[in-house]
Amino acid sequence: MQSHIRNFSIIAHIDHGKSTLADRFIRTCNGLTEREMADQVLDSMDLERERGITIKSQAVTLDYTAANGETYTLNFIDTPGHVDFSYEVSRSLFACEGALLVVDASQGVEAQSVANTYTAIEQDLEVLPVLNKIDLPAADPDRVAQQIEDVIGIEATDRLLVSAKSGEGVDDVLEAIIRRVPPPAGDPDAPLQALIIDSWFDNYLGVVSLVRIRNGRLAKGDRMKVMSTGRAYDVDDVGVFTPKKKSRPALEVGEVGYVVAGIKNIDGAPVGDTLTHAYAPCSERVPGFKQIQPRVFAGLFTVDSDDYEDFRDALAKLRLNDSSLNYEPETSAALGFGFRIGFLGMLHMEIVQERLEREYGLDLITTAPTVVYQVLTHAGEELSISNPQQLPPTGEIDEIREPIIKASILMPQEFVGPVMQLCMEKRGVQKNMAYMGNSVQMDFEMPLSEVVLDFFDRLKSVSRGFASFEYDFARFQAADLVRLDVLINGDAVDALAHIVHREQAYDRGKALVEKLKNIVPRQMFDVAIQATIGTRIIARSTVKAMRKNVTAKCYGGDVSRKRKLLEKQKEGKKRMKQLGSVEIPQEAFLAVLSTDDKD
Ligand SMILES: Nc1nc2c(ncn2[C@@H]2O[C@H](COP(=O)(O)OP(=O)(O)OP(=O)(O)O)[C@@H](O)[C@H]2O)c(=O)[nH]1
Repeated sequence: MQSHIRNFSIIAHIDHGKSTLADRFIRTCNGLTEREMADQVLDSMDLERERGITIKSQAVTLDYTAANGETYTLNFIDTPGHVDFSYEVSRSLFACEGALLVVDASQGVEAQSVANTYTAIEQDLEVLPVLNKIDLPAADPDRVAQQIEDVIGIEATDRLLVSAKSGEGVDDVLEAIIRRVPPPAGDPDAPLQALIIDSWFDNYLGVVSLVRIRNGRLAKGDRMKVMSTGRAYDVDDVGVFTPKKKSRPALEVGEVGYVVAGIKNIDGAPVGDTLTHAYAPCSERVPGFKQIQPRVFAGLFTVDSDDYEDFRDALAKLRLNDSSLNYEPETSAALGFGFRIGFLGMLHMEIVQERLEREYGLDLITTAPTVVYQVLTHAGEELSISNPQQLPPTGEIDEIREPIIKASILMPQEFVGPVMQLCMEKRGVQKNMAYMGNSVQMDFEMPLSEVVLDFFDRLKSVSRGFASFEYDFARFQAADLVRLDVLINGDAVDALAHIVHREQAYDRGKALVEKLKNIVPRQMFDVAIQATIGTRIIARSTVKAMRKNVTAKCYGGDVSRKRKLLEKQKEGKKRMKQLGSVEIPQEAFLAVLSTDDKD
């Protein structure tokens, strides 16, 4: 019954206890027996479990018998907390009427929660502040509630206090959801209008889509139509996750559940699209949420060129489950055949690389990530460059524009100085600063390329982990940018080229050459490493030739150490790439990332 449905999401910063609270809800509503309750059912992928982060949003449908004796259907949609995946948060919120803002009562509000709460408020959701981990001695719910009011600006007087770990206060949260989150609107008799919240590929079923029914109903056996493509499919199955998959005859208005319709390709059911009936369609799509653009690109190559075909197959399979993944073939003189892959951010890149290696057994070399540049040529052409190799000769370039982000950093007062200094160093322009209690929010505009470098790590280190960071793409803006090339024994290594600001080129070039000098192993001959801009050499250093048989001397008597060393070498070999006569380890290709590390 529509009046007894509550759709809600949980907004929380990483580690503030969202998954633990979700598990509690499932336990309380008896969605699963204790034994079936694997440690953390919601984080289903192995990789997620290991990293302790939630990558994909998932929905769970629970029956809850409230204190008033009536039974309600609770649909809650889990969301990831990391900035790379904030688009998944906004699309999860799209399907809800309410959101729990879960804040660790011993930590306080973080930038990501602020941003996501604003998204929820913009979408007219009822936001319920929940203070978690009240069992911890360091918990200070009053201070954190005050902070929620100061920093986010929402009323926190009727905050909920819980310990997801012990279960204390969890019932109160469920009751508050029933009382304060409105039931879904929508007309059960109108033509079907359903929003696709997520789609993924299942080896047996094909594409499975998670949908929210806005109007009408969707039943097994219906003929449905995907509105953007106009293609029609027979609905094989609909149902909900409890969190076990449970088939139902139909999904009714206001409900959230899955649809299987024999769609073989993930592009056949794009996230954000609208489903309707083929014979009695609705007139318009559910107004969509923002389409996401990959912002970070890197070249990935197999260590062994024989693995190229496997690599291509693996990427195709991975994309079935990750429609945000973009790739196209790339050829590098240094690394051979590979792919240029577009990612949502650095974390996304790491996860994709790790899945390719772990699930598909590939050995990969990744080049330093780069952002997309707009290049205006004298001929009046506007090019989109996601690979430094594609940059036209300097003489042809009128203007290079780089992506600028709006960044918002939240931190305790004492870190304002070092954080500001870091942002300046990263070519940031301060836009705003607001004091809220003991917290300070600073808004900066900054080139995305600087964030791609090592901004997260540096921010963490200068603020001892207390600063949190959130960003949004703002615009492209012209800047004085040049390509920095690296030559090894006179040969340009295309995979090491990158685009930098002219003012930083000299320092970066010098630091990079020094770093490479320590990474490139000694050979039987001198290896010259040079950094150049155009034809001008800006830095150089030399890896001296090896004297004969150094290892034999060092490890003469100790057999076990020698064996270890050999094993290590074998391990290292896997990640080496032969460049002309010089072997270069994987590390070298990422050296570009951290050349300005001064901490
Ligand atoms: N003491 C205490 N620890 C808690 C409580 N709730 C969660 N934790 C712990 O906090 C850590 C993070 O909890 P998760 O539920 O995984 O956090 P999350 O917000 O889901 O994290 P992501 O999935 O990465 O976004 C875990 O080690 C939990 O055991 C609580 O109420 N009290």
